Order: sequence, then structure tokens, then C-alpha cells
Amino acid sequence: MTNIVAFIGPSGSGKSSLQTVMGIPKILSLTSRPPRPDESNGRDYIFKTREDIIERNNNGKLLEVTEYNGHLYATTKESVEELITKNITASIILDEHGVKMLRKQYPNRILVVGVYASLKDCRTRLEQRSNYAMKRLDSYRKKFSDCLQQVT
Ligand SMILES: Nc1nc2c(ncn2[C@@H]2O[C@H](COP(=O)(O)OP(=O)(O)O)[C@@H](O)[C@H]2O)c(=O)[nH]1
Ligand SMILES: Nc1ncnc2c1ncn2[C@@H]1O[C@H](COP(=O)(O)OP(=O)(O)O)[C@@H](O)[C@H]1O
Repeated sequence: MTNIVAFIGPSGSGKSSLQTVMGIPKILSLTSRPPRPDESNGRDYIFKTREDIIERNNNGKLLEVTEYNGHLYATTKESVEELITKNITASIILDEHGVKMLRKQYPNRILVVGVYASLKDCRTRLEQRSNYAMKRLDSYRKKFSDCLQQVT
């Protein structure tokens, strides 16, 4: 039984777009990253301060927390427990650490979808987003191939 469809992939590969068009309800992650101009709180992420996320983690409220590019990203226990209790399926964007942690907690409940786009396409898309994201692309793509080997 799958309750969590987890999308992983490099920046600009289309994870968020695919997640949206597939129409599977979303589990929103917490993040300390500031919202981008086209993002809104409660639709794309739940934007929190770094201190808030650390406090929740210390209080045992998080299933997993990861740091990426200087910002924290986290999945709350509550969001996933609700799915399991109600036996519904929802989707989430994770990295390899997140997949490992959720798998540890809920083995056989996760379907991992690796989203791939060519480096050229990712670059073109991220150019339209920001130079900041561009800088992360090369290292993230390497991580992605390692990641797929680890989670599949
Ligand atoms: N472990 C974990 N990783 C997350 C979570 N939410 C997002 N991420 C990862 O954080 C990365 C950066 O996200 P974001 O800042 O939105 O940049 P983007 O990937 O370029 O759209 C994503 O690509 C995911 O791999 C989460 O709840 N847990
Ligand atoms: N298959 C696709 N073909 C063309 N453009 C796409 C495709 N998937 C996503 N995009 C565009 O690429 C950009 C990055 O997509 P996004 O879903 O935000 O990627 P990610 O969440 O992996 O960083 C967005 O502007 C989106 O509209």
C-alpha cells in the first residue's frame, strides 16, 4: 500500500510541476528558505524560521529534517501520520535523506519518482529563476545520480 509518492530530482527538473499536474494531494514541507516571488505560504511550502524548525525537531515533531544550501527543509510527523491513519495517498518533494528517513519509518509505504531533465533544460529553466539556483545545479545533479542508486 502506497501512502506517499515522493518526487526527487535536480533543481529545474520539473518536480513541482509534475507533482502539481499529477493532482495527488500534497504534503507540504516546512522550510526556512524565503519564499520565491511566485510562491505562497501554505501552497508551496510552510515557511518558518530556522529557530522554529529546530525547536520542532527538538520536541520530536519532525520525521526528518535536512539542510540544503543553507536552509532547513523538514517533514512533520503529523502530516504523514494523518495519511496513514486515514489511508490516503499524498505526494511530497524530498531529497535522498528524506526518502531514507521516511522509508525507515514507513517501509513499503513510499513510491519514489525520480524526475529527470537534461542538464541543458535544467539550466535554461533555472536561468529564468535565478543565478543563485544555477550555482547549485552541477553539484545537485551529481547528488541525484548517487541518490537514485541509493534509493532504488
Ligand atoms: N529531506 C527533505 N528535502 C526536501 C523537503 N522539501 C524539499 N526538499 C529538498 O530541497 C530541495 C530544494 O528545494 P527548493 O529550495 O524548493 O529548490 P528547487 O528544488 O530548486 O525547487 C528540493 O529539491 C528537495 O530535494 C523535505 O521536506 N525534506
Ligand atoms: N516538462 C517540462 N517542459 C518544459 N518546462 C517545464 C517542464 N517541467 C517544468 N518546466 C518548467 O521548468 C521550471 C522549473 O520547474 P519546477 O517544477 O519548478 O522544477 P523543480 O521543482 O524540480 O525545481 C518551471 O518554470 C516549469 O514551468
